[in-house]
Amino acid sequence: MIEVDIKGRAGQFAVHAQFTAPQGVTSLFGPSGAGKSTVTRMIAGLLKPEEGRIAVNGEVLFDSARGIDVSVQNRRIGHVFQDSRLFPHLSVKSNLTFARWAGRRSADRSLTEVVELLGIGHLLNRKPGKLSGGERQRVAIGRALLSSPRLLIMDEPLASLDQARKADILPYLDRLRSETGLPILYVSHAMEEVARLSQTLVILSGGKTVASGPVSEVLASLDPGTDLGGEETAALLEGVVAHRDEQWDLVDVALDEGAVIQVPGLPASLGDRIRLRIPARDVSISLTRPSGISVRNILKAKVEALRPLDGPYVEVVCKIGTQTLRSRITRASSADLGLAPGQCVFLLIKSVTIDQGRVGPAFREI
Ligand SMILES: Nc1ncnc2c1ncn2[C@@H]1O[C@H](COP(=O)(O)OP(=O)(O)OP(=O)(O)O)[C@@H](O)[C@H]1O
Repeated sequence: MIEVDIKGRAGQFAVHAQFTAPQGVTSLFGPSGAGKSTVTRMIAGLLKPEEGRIAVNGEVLFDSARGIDVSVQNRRIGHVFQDSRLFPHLSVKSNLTFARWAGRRSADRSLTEVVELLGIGHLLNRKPGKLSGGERQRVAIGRALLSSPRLLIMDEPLASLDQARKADILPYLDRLRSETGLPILYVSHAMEEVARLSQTLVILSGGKTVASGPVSEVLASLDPGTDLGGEETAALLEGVVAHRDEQWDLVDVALDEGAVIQVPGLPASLGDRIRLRIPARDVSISLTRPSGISVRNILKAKVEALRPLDGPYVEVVCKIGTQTLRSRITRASSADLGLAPGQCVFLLIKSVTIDQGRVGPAFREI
């Protein structure tokens, strides 16, 4: 559990961050200059807040009212940066073990466990210069884990990697989350990563927390365009793999309300809980159930709200049972259909838009 309620400054820039996050990955998301690094520096003890409180798993790291300000070393926070910051003259193995003796603590996890978790056994004798960007990041994560952190801060850890390297490393981050139980604060610009990995989402804008809570709830409640700094809005749906059609390579994902979404080419097994990210622009609306069209995913839903966007668009927020989907259509279409809150509609999602890049394992509550 991470508890943060701090006010402070970096130069003239004022920060007021306020959020509570349970186990798992908490993403700090916001446009460039929103204050993400400033907040993480305050949590790590590199920059002192003017007032407030920071606690991790009940251990108070900073409390201005009680005069508590734990030193950087004693905060036990592992940091993974965009550039791996490995020692170039040391082997991978020495980079990994250096953290342990530098911290002078017996590690919570053995070198063998960490090497296995991150799949870096074959790299131990190499120098960082002989690794790919993704491999370097996995070693940097291993080094942070071996310092026995109580919290891992990952500051844009995938930002310098190309799409293929990102895809390689994401499964390791899934394992890190599910197998270590370590709270992780994940800073990212990339909504796809955030939606896939996190349990809790904190949106920062102008140094302030504008939204925080379970990731699907925050995504569902966001004001498009403003909170996300122009990032395309999307909804997260969670469901269970209920059927595999080997002939057409399609997987049925059952949502809890009996609705089913078909996903092509998904390497998931029956019973897996997965998360689908569906951008608002990929969802269109019909007043009646259409037939004779190629779109396979047609879901019955109820309009909850209409939110005007900049320009000719409107976002239609819809409910499928308890889950939320968002559709971005033109205001002209909305007027033609006479859309209004409470109305029953059919949402059309093109199967091909739900690709593997948008699918992540659903977070299991611990
Ligand atoms: N030491 C400092 N002195 C003065 N201003 C600072 C300092 N550090 C950060 N700032 C300012 O604070 C604001 C927030 O910066 P910060 O690096 O926290 O944003 P960010 O959300 O992490 O951005 P990015 O995604 O681009 O890394 C910026 O306007 C920045 O110029």
